Amino acid sequence: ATTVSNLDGTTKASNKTVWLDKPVPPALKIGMTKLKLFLNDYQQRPHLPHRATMKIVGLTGGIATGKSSVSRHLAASGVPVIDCDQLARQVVEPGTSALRALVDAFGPEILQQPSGALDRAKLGAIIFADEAKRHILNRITHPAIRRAILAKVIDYWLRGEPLVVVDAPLLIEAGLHKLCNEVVVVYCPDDVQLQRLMKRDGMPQADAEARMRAQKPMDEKLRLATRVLDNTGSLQDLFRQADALLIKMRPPAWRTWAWRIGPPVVLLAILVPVIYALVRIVVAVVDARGWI
Ligand SMILES: CC(C)(COP(=O)(O)OP(=O)(O)OC[C@H]1O[C@@H](n2cnc3c(N)ncnc32)[C@H](O)[C@@H]1O)[C@@H](O)C(=O)NCCC(=O)NCCS
Ligand SMILES: Nc1ncnc2c1ncn2[C@@H]1O[C@H](COP(=O)(O)OP(=O)(O)OP(=O)(O)O)[C@@H](O)[C@H]1O
Repeated sequence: ATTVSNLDGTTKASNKTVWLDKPVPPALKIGMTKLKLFLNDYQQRPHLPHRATMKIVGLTGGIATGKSSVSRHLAASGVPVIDCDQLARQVVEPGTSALRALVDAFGPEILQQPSGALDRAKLGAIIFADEAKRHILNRITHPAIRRAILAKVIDYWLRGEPLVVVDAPLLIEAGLHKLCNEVVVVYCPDDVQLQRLMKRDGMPQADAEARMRAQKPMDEKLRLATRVLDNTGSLQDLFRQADALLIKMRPPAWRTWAWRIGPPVVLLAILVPVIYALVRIVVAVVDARGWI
């Protein structure tokens, strides 16, 4: 059982871990699942926007500005989250073509022995110290990560999710922001970011600064943001902003009802005249032939 935090601050136990890494349902069940979610979800998760099309929300920021803290909080509120750092790990697991390409580019010394798994610390030390090598790494891994993100987005869309959050540190650097309906940037000042990064990863200042320099400056990300979460203060303050944002992203009630009532009304508006015309034709034929 998991604990689900509601937006009003209460929590409730739930037996369903429904959002992350749920196995894909068989094709025949997909339609029924979509219909059920469409009819029931509004009552169960009123904080989520309801749309016939799914809203894609990109969540980004600088390294250690607080993206994962936000996405963990949103996931606990029932929001589906795609964690790109996790996908980035999956695409270079032993046996993948991306890992083979990395070994070709950087040599077998980036592998741990005897497991053959990627030595992340070793590769990190190489690519955060050298921009050209970082570009090589990005060229190898980013297409695979993009494909994995797309597969997840389609999966959530098939399940009838109204919204999905793509937590991606390099959302803007990789051009993924263009696919998003909203770009949410988690911001904090550079000095706060540096302190949090050094503390979290137990990293010397020079290494932490190199990692920060490896990403686009915060100013540039803020310019492309459609929403900003200011994480200068406490985590509680950050979570309050995230909750408020979720409510803001919910479309007005009239749109929800328009999507519910609209399709049956349109269907009826098409079917009634068609059935009426068919009946008139049948009656005319019966009359003409003198069958009755
Ligand atoms: C270089 C690697 C092996 C270092 O692994 P490590 O476990 O030390 O770090 P981790 O993957 O947890 O990343 C931590 C943070 O570093 C930053 N970061 C990671 N890769 C990059 C990169 N290529 N350029 C700039 N910043 C990066 C991100 O902010 C990320 O959240 C790893 O980060 C990697 O494979 N990066 C390439 C894939 C990628 O671009 N990932 C970002 C997700 S889209
Ligand atoms: N408001 C805050 N107050 C204190 N510590 C915080 C706050 N926000 C985040 N942190 C801490 O800062 C560190 C970085 O936060 P987090 O891991 O959420 O960042 P991130 O943006 O996901 O990082 P990355 O880019 O490496 O994935 C963590 O140790 C987290 O607990």
